[in-house]
Amino acid sequence: MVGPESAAAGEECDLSKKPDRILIFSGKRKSGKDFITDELFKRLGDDKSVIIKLSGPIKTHWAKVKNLDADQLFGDGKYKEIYRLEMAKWGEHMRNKDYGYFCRAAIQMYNASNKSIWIVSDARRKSDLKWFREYCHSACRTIRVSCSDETRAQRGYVFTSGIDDAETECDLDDVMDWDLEVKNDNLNIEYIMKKIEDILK
Ligand SMILES: Nc1ncnc2c1ncn2[C@@H]1O[C@H](COP(=O)(O)OP(=O)(O)OP(=O)(O)O)[C@@H](O)[C@H]1O
Repeated sequence: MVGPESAAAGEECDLSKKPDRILIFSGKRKSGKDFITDELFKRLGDDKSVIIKLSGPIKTHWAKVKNLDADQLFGDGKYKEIYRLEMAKWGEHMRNKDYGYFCRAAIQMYNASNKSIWIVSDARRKSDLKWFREYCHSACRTIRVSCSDETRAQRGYVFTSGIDDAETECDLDDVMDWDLEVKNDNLNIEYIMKKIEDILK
């Protein structure tokens, strides 16, 4: 066993009221998923939208059990990199038992049930897409964020064996049917927002 055996599992997650849209973002480390989803959330507002981080329940639970700084685990600094491998392994272990585990736990954690637009900021596996599609296929739109290796390096990315060649980083590499693909190399955030707004309609 690589970590704490159980987490708040989302058993009490209310799935009765479905959202109008579920925007599911994925992309490699440092491609800018958080940057883009934060910007989108600012524009849509918290009346109708919510950011759902599938890694949220993992980080919260890990912080509690291992007495770590939760804010830094959620940040974009180096701190989370120290624990990324361990957290990813534990996440795999839990997902293998139940592929919807972190989807439900995150919906509950972010009180998403009463929001009409869900912004899922960090899908990593085909099973994440599968779970949301099984839940409400017609609402789902998938967005792949990418940028050059050079840009990622400028943002602090360093290839790490065991992470960047693992399933959590690579499982979605061969998916071709994204509803939208965005290149996030430069500061063309207005253009990116416009494209996302188009698929929200
Ligand atoms: N379009 C952009 N303009 C300016 N800075 C950006 C842009 N996109 C991303 N960044 C910056 O690059 C860094 C990495 O971005 P971000 O944390 O959003 O990546 P991520 O894909 O969520 O990474 P991880 O998978 O490691 O969480 C952050 O410091 C962010 O502010």
